This record gives sequence, structure tokens and C-alpha cells, in this order.
Amino acid sequence: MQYISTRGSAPALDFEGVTLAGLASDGGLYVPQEWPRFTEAEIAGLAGLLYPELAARIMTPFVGSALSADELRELCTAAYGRFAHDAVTPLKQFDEQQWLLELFHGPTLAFKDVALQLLGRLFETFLSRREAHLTIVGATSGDTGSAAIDAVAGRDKIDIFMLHPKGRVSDVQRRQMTTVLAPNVHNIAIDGSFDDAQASVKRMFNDPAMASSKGGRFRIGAVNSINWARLMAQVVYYFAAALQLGAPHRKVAFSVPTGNFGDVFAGYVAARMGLPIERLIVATNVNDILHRALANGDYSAGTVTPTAAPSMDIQVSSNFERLLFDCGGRDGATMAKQMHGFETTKAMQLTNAQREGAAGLFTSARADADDMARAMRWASEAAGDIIDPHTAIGLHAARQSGIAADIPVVTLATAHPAKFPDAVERATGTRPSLPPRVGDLFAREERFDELSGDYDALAAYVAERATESD
Ligand SMILES: Cc1ncc(COP(=O)(O)O)c(C=O)c1O
Ligand SMILES: N[C@@H](CCOP(=O)(O)O)C(=O)O
Repeated sequence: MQYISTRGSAPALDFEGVTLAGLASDGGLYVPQEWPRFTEAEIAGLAGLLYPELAARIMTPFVGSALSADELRELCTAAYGRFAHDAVTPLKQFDEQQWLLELFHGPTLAFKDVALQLLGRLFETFLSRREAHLTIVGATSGDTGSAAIDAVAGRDKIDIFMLHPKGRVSDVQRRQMTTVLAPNVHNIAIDGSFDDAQASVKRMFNDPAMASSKGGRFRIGAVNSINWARLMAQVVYYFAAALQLGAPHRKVAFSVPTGNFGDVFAGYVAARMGLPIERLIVATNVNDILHRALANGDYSAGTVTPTAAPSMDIQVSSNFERLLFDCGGRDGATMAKQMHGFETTKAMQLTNAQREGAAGLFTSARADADDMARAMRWASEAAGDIIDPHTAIGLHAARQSGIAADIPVVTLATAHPAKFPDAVERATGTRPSLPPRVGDLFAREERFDELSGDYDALAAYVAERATESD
């Protein structure tokens, strides 16, 4: 399998190459040259497999010859062996139509673990082969950071620099990052929003003084969903849920709390692979650029508004570029022009082809603070379940989606409620407690540095601490 950039001018790479590269050297995102497709009979044959085996089968066409079948199976077994539930991503029924896919049983209590537990192991495998060193630079609005740090802490071929927006993540989220004191982990609180952090990360990939792909000193790597391997691993749970609900003989809809558009794009990939998905519902909070883009073609970023669902406080959704590229005819030169325009003005209008292509599968909804609190209360009162604010946004969108009653609607439960105890308690009166697997989080020492958000200060900070590329 070869991967091409959405902006058309970076070299095509194999799976090992894209995993280590993260962002393409032309500033675009890597996507498979063509979508692998499973027949109906092949999908039916996946029913009943244990999660690690299912994961290996779904990922095989994307991995190609970069790993042997045994290597891939072993990595999946090790990655999903760290989950606290035997099903890895269990499905729970709310009522006749509404279901919840619990993605938070990994070590750091959010859906990010599903991909990052695998990605950490992929890095180690590929870096050992090359005897190379990787400098990961990542941005987090709360969950990617802790999941990535858990996945790579203590690995000697990797340094990780993780930027979070100061004061805009929950205390649990911050401590899950800053109490990991391994020498290869560097947490940085920046002034600004997640979007500012993400922009600095992308800039470093293109910095000739820093990135070895541009002649610089460090092999810069990505743990954010700009890295294709993240999305590939997230495709698996769409199959896992749909198979349990009767796929391929029955269609299923998914409602996905969305920020950087990675999780819901993984659902799009599942559909392109042949999984019969009725609808993908893009659920946003008041940072609703994606809702506006899908509803009327207006992709223009305002300032980020802090909310009680902080991980979705994002206005520039990296992976939307992958969708626009695929729906818009896979024309890299046009995409590059469109994205450069957006980077300059922070606004763009979707083309008709992009809008029509997206409309075939996606709908969207926006939830404000009241909608979110109401959905948390409904889950608690009607179904006896405590859900987190991000999941509540997905559930709100699912319940008002108007999907035909005989089609199951699965909301992705992206985080454990105990990551956001204040918001959950305000809405439901119940304060969720942390599961024992996170241990004595509030008794541990924290370590992080603070930076202004200025790119040059960040580059100097990384350059002083990172290991030079091979
Ligand atoms: C808990 C939670 N829910 C939803 C999202 C949104 O997912 P995505 O950015 O893949 O759209 C995130 C972060 O990205 C998250 O941490
Ligand atoms: N919600 C994320 C931010 C988006 O990051 P990505 O890694 O999915 O691109 C977070 O919690 O950090």
C-alpha cells in the first residue's frame, strides 16, 4: 500500500514511511492511494473475532508488507491487552435505537488509547529496524497528550514534547500528562488555544532548521491524528460495533463528538471499505466550524470558545482536509491552493463537489451547554448511565438526528466521565470517581514548563532537549 499527500507534491510513502513521517513534507496529510474494499462475505466473516484479531484483519491492507502477519497480530495483542474490558470497546444499549460504544477502557480513559497504544509499538518496531530516533511534537486539548505520553514514556528511541493550552484542560487531563516524570517526556503549557498549539506543531514539520525532512536536525514525528496510523487504528471499532449490530446485513449510523475530525474520518474510511454505514453524524460544541461547513459550505474559523467539553474546543480541524481531498476529486494541486488560502485568511468556501460528496454520508449538529447538560441528565435518568460532556454532545446529536427508527444509532463514548467530574456533577448531581487503574493521580508530583506560544521559543526549547536525527 502506498500513501499520497492531499497536497500532491510530497513523495508517496509506504506504511512504515507515513507512520514515521506524520505530516507530509508539502504540508498535506497522507491518505491511501486507493481504498481497500471488503466484500459483503468478507465483512460477514469478521463477525465474532476477538478485538485484536479483528484489528489485525482490518489493518492488514493498510499495513501492506511493512509488517508480517505475525508481527501485526502480536502488536495488536499487546496494545489491546492493556484495556480494562475484555471486549476492548464494549457496546451498551440505551433504548430501542440508541447505543453507546465505550471507547474509554484504555490506560488514560479516552478513545485516544485505542490508536496510541498501537502507535507507540509501531514506532518502536520501525525505529529499531532503522536504529533511528524520533522527536515527537504534539498538541493536545487534553486527551491525545496523556494517551501519547502513556504510549511512549520511557522508550529510549523517542522524545515527546507535548503542548497543551494553559488552563484549558481539566485537572485530571493535565495531571495524566504532567505526573509522568520519565526523562523522555516534556510537557509544555502554552498561552493560547489548541489551534495555536497545533499550528506550531505543523510549522515545526516544515522548519528547515528543525525537521530532518527539510534538512534540519531532528526527525520530527506526530502522535496527533495528522498521522495516518492513528486513523487506521480507529477504523476498527466502527467495524466492531456494526458487526455486533448485524452488519453487513443491516445498516448502522454513528454519532461522533468531533473536534479535529479524526475520529469521524475513521468512520468514513470504514464506509469506503464497504461497511454499510447509514449516516455519520458530526456532533460539535459551540466551536462549530464543522457544523457550519457541512450545513452550508462555510469553513471559516473564529476564535476558540472554552467549554465544558474542552477536548473539542477546536476551530481548525486538520482531518477535514482529508475529506475535502477525497470528496473533491483527489486533486492535490487544487487542494494545496485551497488550503494555502485558508491558512492565510482562516476562511474558505467548500466547492460544490466537496459539499455534495460529503452530503452523501455526513450530517451535523451543534450542541450548546444546555443541550450537553440535558443529554447527560437523560443518560443518567433514563438509562442509569453517567456519561462525559463530549459523549453527551454526541448523544444529543444522535437523539435529534431523525434517523429511521429501525436503524441503530451508535454514539461514540469518547472519554470516561471521571475526566470531567465538575461538569458531570453540575449536570447530574453525581460526581464520578476515577477508576483504580489511574492510581493516585492527585498525590503525584507534577512537572511541566510554560511557554508563551511564540514559535521561536518553542523551537529553541525543543532543540535544547531533543536528540539529533541519525
Ligand atoms: C473526549 C474527546 N471527544 C471527542 C474528541 C474529538 O475527536 P476528533 O478530534 O477526532 O474529532 C476529542 C479530541 O479530539 C476528545 O478528546
Ligand atoms: N481532542 C484532542 C485534540 C485533537 O487531537 P488529535 O490528536 O485527535 O488530532 C486532544 O484531546 O488532545
